[in-house]
Amino acid sequence: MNKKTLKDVDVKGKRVFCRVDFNVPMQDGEITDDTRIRAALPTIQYLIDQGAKVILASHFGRPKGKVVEEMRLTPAGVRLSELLGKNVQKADEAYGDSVKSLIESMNEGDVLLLENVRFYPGEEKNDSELAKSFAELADVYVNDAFGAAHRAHASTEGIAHHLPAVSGLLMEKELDVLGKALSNPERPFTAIIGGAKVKDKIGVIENLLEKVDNLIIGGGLAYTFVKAQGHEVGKSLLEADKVDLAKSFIEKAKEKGVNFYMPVDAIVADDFSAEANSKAVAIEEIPSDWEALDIGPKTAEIYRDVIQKSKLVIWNGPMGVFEIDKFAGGTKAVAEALAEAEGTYSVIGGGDSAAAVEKFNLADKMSHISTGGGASLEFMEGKALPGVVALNDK
Ligand SMILES: Nc1ncnc2c1ncn2[C@@H]1O[C@H](COP(=O)(O)OP(=O)(O)O)[C@@H](O)[C@H]1O
Ligand SMILES: O=C(OP(=O)(O)O)[C@H](O)COP(=O)(O)O
Repeated sequence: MNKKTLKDVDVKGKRVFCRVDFNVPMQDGEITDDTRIRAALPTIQYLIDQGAKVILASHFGRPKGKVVEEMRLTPAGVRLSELLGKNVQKADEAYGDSVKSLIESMNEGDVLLLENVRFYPGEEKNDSELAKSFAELADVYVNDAFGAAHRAHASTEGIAHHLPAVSGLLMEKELDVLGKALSNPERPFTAIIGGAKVKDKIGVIENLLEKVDNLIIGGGLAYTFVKAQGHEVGKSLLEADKVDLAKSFIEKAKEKGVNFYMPVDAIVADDFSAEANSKAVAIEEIPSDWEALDIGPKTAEIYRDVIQKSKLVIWNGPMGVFEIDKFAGGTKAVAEALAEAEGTYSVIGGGDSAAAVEKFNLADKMSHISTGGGASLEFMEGKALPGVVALNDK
């Protein structure tokens, strides 16, 4: 990597603003998967060992520039403290006088976690005043938030223009591993795209069609494509204004000779809940008042077969609502196929995909679990990540 890393700067006694991605899956105030927090530990521990004053910043969820009580970073701070085996102070704000006075009382090796940076409207707008306010808190900026590196926000991009700015150890590792896998991909090369962030991910597909041999679509994303094939999708997740785009991708795949796999059946439910009635139906037969919450068993078989014949697979986004057991079958089938595929290099990306693999106890069977979903996809598309571009060159 041609960017400076943590090892290129002296942080002893310095105030270090370290952007991490603690956007962890959470249910009823409980962290359900702490992969992203554990992934940040090497950088945090290194800073502690070097005698830095460690100021951690992260986003959590999408509070849209307002304080949302359930989106405070307090649970993440508690978990971090347990994992580090040391006290982590938690601020109620992310900049300003109250934060400055907390920092003034820090000793070398102390850790302070700032409040959710997305409580401020300037964060996602990459407001330069907010970036300066963050920068005022510190002497050095470290970006270890690979999962948010595709966002040009005040704490991921803006701040880097006001301080010496370097990558953290996780950021460095992610770029290294993903870069190596993609520089000369082994073939057949398969991408599996699912999840619920349809707007974010649909655009990625166009560029992936230039690179892969097989493209597999699942999760909430699939139903915009199902609709594009002329089928009704009932109450399933649908981005109506992306249907034409989806149609054009199906055409483009044909032109490029890319095998494009979409669900042939689905598990539909009469409610988005564990108590819902559910059944498997052919994809043309989704009832108008039901929603598809998982791929069906026939689809899972087809996907399993493609995976097992692939040499490189990147997987981003669950195949269904895996958090509820009766809609977890498709995601589990894909995870198992990857775990069983010998000689296949598997890269799992995204907070929820990583959580799914953990849930099925298959994490150690994957070649690389990336902490970034959207970020790893954009990187693989060949796009520059703003959070990386803004760092100082070597
Ligand atoms: N068919 C579906 N309908 C609604 N939500 C879905 C469906 N399939 C998957 N999901 C949801 O998608 C979420 C993960 O989406 P996303 O954030 O895009 O993935 P990742 O975090 O891995 O990048 C999960 O919480 C899952 O419940
Ligand atoms: O969870 C994240 O992305 P991911 O779901 O693509 O893995 C990152 O924390 C970025 O969050 P965002 O998509 O709200 O900017």
